[in-house]
Amino acid sequence: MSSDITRRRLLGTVGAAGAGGVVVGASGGVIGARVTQDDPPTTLTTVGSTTVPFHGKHQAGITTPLQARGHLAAFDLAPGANRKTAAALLRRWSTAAQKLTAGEPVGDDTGVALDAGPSSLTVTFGFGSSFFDRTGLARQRPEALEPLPDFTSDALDPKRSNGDLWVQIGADDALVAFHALRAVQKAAGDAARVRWQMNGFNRTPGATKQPMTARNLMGQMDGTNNPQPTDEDFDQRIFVPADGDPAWMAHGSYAVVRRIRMLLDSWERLSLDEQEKVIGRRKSDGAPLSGGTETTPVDLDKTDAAGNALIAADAHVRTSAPETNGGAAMLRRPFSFHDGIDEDGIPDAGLLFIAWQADPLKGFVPVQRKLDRGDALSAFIRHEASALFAVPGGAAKGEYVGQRLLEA
Ligand SMILES: C=CC1=C(C)c2cc3[nH]c(cc4nc(cc5[nH]c(cc1n2)c(C)c5CCC(=O)O)C(CCC(=O)O)=C4C)c(C)c3C=C
Ligand SMILES: [Fe+2]
Repeated sequence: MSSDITRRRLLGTVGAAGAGGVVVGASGGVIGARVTQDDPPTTLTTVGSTTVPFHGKHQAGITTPLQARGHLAAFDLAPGANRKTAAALLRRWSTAAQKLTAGEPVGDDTGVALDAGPSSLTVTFGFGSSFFDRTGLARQRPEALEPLPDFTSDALDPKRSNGDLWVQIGADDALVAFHALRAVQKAAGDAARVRWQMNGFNRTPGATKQPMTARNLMGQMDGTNNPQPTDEDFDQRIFVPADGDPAWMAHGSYAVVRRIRMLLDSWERLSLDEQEKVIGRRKSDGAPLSGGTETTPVDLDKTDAAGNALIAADAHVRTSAPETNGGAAMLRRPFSFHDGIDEDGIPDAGLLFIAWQADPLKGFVPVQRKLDRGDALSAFIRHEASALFAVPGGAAKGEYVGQRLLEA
């Protein structure tokens, strides 16, 4: 990534189409895939031509700026599949992902994205706990992949939870994202079947003149106080170290995925003051209720003249803050979802919450335990699905994702 990328654009924000240099090839040039040499070339904007490299130390889709569209898919290996079939599958998926993210067609291409360019496509792969038993690799299963504990507020649907394998797709063009999802599904062949699939979205890049923190479907700016890659301890918090255990997870990360339904009818009945008190930040600009602007550090000790805390005891930013959780931190990189409207007229909408960390027992788990014990936001959300995946480091050129596990 080039150095002119801003902190805000890097994480949790979607910026103007001209936020060039974010990723390789964002020159506005012609990188469109074409059916034949005779077809006229497609001229792409920066949004369409931007590529995020597939190869690298870490997989793409973790610190990549939020994309406008996202698809999450969990796969279960077919009965009888083994390590060899899994290795072949990851090789096929990596080959497809490398081509797609470069804006090239894959074999048996559906043509859906022919004139859209790569559009910052990322395809990220992870392994669920059950993968290791199915492939005879139980001894290689990371300790950090222990199933998440039960939380009292969980209302989880097992059919939409967990899975042997996970694929996260993000792109700034809906057709590009769908095209990649279909290509991944087709490349699975007989080796694996979709267990669950979820679709999400964020604001479209270029919709605002300046990069802004994305809003969620409750209307709040969400992502402000994320760890930043420029933080001294960012890598330590988010990525498994080079000499981490197990060795195949070097430079990898763990993704906690939760489908969190927002109870929008109840939420929207609150006054603006009440909504802001639940979070501890102003809705309009994300500024903490302790004062300042969006980027001013939250002052959890600040009181009004009567001695009342400006950030309530159960405000979400207090209960989730590293300071009140022994330093526990995670990188939140969500997509919003909307899956229609229920019979009672209430939208089935919320957050595909994705949290990245070097160790979920030091990131998500302690924070969610705390939220479970008394977070003001809990009355307005419901955790409906959950999964945890080990996401290995990025593949070097000529390598496929997970090769260090599957060919150890
Ligand atoms: C277990 C972790 C968390 C869950 C689950 C979670 C759900 C959730 N959060 C919001 C909205 C906001 N969250 C904000 C901050 C914030 N949230 C978490 C963790 C979880 N959130 C953390 C660690 C933080 C940062 C705390 C801090 O250090 O200040 C905010 C404020 C803006 C921001 O910093 O991003 C909002 C808004 C929703 C809607 C939601 C479930 C649907
Ligand atoms: Fe939160």
